[in-house]
Amino acid sequence: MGKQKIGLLVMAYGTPYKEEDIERYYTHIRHGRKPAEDALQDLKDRYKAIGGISPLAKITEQQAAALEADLNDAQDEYEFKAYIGLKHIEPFIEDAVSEMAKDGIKEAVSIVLAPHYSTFSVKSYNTRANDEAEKHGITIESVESWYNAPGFIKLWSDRIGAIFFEMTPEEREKAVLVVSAHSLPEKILQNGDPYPEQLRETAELIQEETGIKNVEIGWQSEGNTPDPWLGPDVQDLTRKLYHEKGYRSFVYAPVGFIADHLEVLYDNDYECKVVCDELGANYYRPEMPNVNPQFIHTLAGVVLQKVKSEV
Ligand SMILES: CC1=C(CCC(=O)O)c2cc3nc(cc4[nH]c(cc5[nH]c(cc1n2)c(C)c5CCC(=O)O)c(CCC(=O)O)c4C)C(CCC(=O)O)=C3C
Ligand SMILES: [Fe+2]
Repeated sequence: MGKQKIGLLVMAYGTPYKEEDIERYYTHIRHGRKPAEDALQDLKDRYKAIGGISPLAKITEQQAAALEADLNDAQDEYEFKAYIGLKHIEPFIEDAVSEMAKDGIKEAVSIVLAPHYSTFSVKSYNTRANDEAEKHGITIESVESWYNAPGFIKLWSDRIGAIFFEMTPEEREKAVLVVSAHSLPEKILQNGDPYPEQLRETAELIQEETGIKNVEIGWQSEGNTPDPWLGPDVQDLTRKLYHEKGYRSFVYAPVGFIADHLEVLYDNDYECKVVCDELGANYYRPEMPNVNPQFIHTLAGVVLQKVKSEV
């Protein structure tokens, strides 16, 4: 008997491929409303500051390919075929699902390349995937979150631990770990969204694994809208911790993301660094998971567990 063919839908936010894509990408994020000229210019400038365009597109492709390979190496019951489906640029989530249909796929498993569940992120990805899948008679089993997968916690803990280990005892005493994720509008809390709780749990698991004494939770990259967003913002938090708790070294762990991209390379490595420089504090940020083989293997384990729980 041949192996059972399973579609592996790998969903992610998406990023412009080249400078000319920035406007239509931003327009899509804004639900079809064109951004104002200054907001567009501001976004272009941020991409320019990280080297012209984001490395994210390539990393997402590498992650999806590595995940497919790891899954196919790990077992011989199923044959996985990866399809990338993006939220805000082609190949859109719907494109990926209709590609699967063309390839004759009937069963699929999906994972979002973001660790924490929220109605704004994972739920919206899954809804779009399932709406399209229904049209083609495809069933999708969806991984909803994987922030507590032991391999994920271990990867961050090892990298964070290595930074603290390198410090002198005097520096370590006044060092703090700032664990963060992308902020979301506060209104998510009204419907009991698990997102903030999942971030808190991620921070606790990392603290248990590393034994680091000073750990704080922050939010970053909040959008430019009038409604209130989850806080404290990591930059404000940095100032507050410096003044109120006397911390002098800041280790930022943006665990809500898994790749080098604008939010990390600009919002952490530039904006948080500016605050640290201004205060005369030390800035550190561990490497992102990207295509680290143990990280990919961790994701493969999560996917496989989902597939097996359904048979
Ligand atoms: C929860 C969340 C994640 C993590 C989960 C996930 O990965 O899904 C995430 C990731 C990302 N967000 C990204 C880029 C952007 N997000 C924006 C705007 C927004 N993000 C939001 C939420 C999230 N975003 C929200 C609520 C908005 C406001 C507009 C709206 O209500 O929808 C804007 C507009 C300009 C600005 O506001 O800065 C940009 C350019 C990139 C790609 C970076 C690159 O290209 O390197 C990535 C990985
Ligand atoms: Fe975003």
